[in-house]
Amino acid sequence: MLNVGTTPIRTVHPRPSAAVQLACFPHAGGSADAFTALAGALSADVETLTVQYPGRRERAAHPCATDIAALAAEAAGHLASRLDRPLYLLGHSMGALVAFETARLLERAGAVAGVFVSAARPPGDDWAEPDLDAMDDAAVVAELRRLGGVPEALLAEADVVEEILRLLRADHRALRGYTCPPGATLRAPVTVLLAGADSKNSAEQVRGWARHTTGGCDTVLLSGGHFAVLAPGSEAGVVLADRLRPAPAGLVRAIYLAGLGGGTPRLTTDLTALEDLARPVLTPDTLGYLVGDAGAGETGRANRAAYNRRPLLPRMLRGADRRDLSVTVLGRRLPAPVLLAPVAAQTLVHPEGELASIRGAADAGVPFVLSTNASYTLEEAAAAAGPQPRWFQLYLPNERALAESLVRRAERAGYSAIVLTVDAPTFGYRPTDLDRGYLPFLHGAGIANFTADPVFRAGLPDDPDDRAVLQHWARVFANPGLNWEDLPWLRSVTSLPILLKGILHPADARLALDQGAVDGLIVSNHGGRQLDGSVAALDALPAVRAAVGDAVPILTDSGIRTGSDVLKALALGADAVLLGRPYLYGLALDGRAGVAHVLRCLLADLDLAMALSGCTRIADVTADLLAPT
Ligand SMILES: Cc1cc2nc3c(=O)[nH]c(=O)nc-3n(C[C@H](O)[C@H](O)[C@H](O)COP(=O)(O)O)c2cc1C
Repeated sequence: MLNVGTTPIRTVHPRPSAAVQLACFPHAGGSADAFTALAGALSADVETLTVQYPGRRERAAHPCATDIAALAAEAAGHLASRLDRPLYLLGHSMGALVAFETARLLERAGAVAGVFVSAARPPGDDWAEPDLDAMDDAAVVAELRRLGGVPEALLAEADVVEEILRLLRADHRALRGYTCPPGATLRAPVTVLLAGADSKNSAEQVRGWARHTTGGCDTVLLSGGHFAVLAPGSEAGVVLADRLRPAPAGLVRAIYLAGLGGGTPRLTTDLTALEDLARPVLTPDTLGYLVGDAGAGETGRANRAAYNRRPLLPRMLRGADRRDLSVTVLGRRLPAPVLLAPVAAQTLVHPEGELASIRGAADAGVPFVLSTNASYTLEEAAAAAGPQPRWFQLYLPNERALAESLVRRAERAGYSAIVLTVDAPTFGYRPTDLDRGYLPFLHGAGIANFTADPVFRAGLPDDPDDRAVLQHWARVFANPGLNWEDLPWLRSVTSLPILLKGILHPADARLALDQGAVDGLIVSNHGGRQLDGSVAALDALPAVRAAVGDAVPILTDSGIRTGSDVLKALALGADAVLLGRPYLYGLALDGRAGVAHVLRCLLADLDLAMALSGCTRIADVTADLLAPT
């Protein structure tokens, strides 16, 4: 540790070039060491600072503070010089009040990136804390045991207990004497971390934090008790690692800095150039399958043309120095409005196939949608996944028992939504594949979810050879009769949200909603691979949005290649987008790192596009960001 002395701020792992900083404020009776486990769970992009209140450890010679305001003033005085990089504050229990007051002071000088409050009621509410000075030592120790924050071995040592009680009583006096100034509010967003088994705080009791910020407030539920955030291996580490992800545009700064030493990115940052780079590393069959559009390629070209036809009309002078790209879709917060589209048979492109894509997506903090026709099973894919949500794309087989089995497996493996693809009841007319007589699935690629499925296997003859397996797959896979009556059935077998992928017509969007079976729509033409001559997905989007209003989230894909494209899709009514081929090119060229690179570039481009058009939040991206056409 550095800086040990009279200053309150400790640097757990000095990382002066880290993109973000997190300052942690301990609970009553606690010390800066409380956050050691949590700091270890954060990435090299985060510099963790801990606050040592006076009166303890190496600051034992300093009298304990008598009020929260004094603790906050001291911390703010030392943190104010650190506002040049994004600074987040995290306070646990009483530390939440200190963090809150510190953030209020810091916001007089600059911006605090965000505040995390753990196991703590809102500042204006009654904390119902007992008067520890009126309780005898045994009663206070019993309370400590009940909350579980101090290891039993320490509670057996009389001098340790004496010290803990001294600090706890002093801190409690400060806590009980705290009064929240009327109307005290932060500009920074507040994230409430609440453990389900915290005997001191309930969801109801922490709800009021929302009144204390104008920057947005959300609650993340953790397992464990009052001290869950501090426990080794805590889920809080995952939550924070996700939330403290450096701003995507930091990639640009990192590239230029590396350039000073002669370094350049391994892959181009121009996502429109990736296809040409990937061509030489793919077999002709794979190249045809991956790149090929249906028919004469009109829809494929229309997808790009639709984006090109809609110029942005950016706003200036809006102070968009800090951007929040996060969105909430189906009740889950996503770090950015981007997901990986389901793409079949990815081992054709790279031996690690979907597993590399999923890991690359996790590296970039992007959720993925796994294809029914993946090369690895949905269970294997789930095991490779990070904390981001994962969705399962379903091609509804023509046997309902098999369909139900796939859905149940997806539920068990932690997929949080079913994406029913409706624009491919049969394969489109794809000359690139037809001319080579090549359909990957008939070569055994992309059928792992079937061959691992008990219902599918039950339909095979004894000792099946490859041919028998493929014949059975071909029998159950094609479902040209897919229709609206399948939807209530699907609804009846799963409680997971269902999104329809491939909706273009507003009447279909309305029908989907009228059925009451659908939780979201994906406006897509399969990247121009199904019905050639059909409308560009972007052109279909506004009417679909108009048809359903805000009733359900709408996502879109097909032709998205740049950050500006994402802005345009959002401006026309999408809540989020899916990226298709570009990440496959990244996968082909550099495996997991290639996928992460593609996503990081897209997010950096989006982040900068927001900065350059005056948007600080995704909600700022509205239709008036587009030039009238
Ligand atoms: C090679 C390839 C395979 C695909 N496989 C699937 C699939 O299994 N399921 C599905 O719903 N969509 C599939 N898609 C469509 C994508 O999910 C997505 O809609 C499309 O790629 C988006 O367009 P873009 O490639 O222009 O970004 C596939 C697309 C490609 C290029």
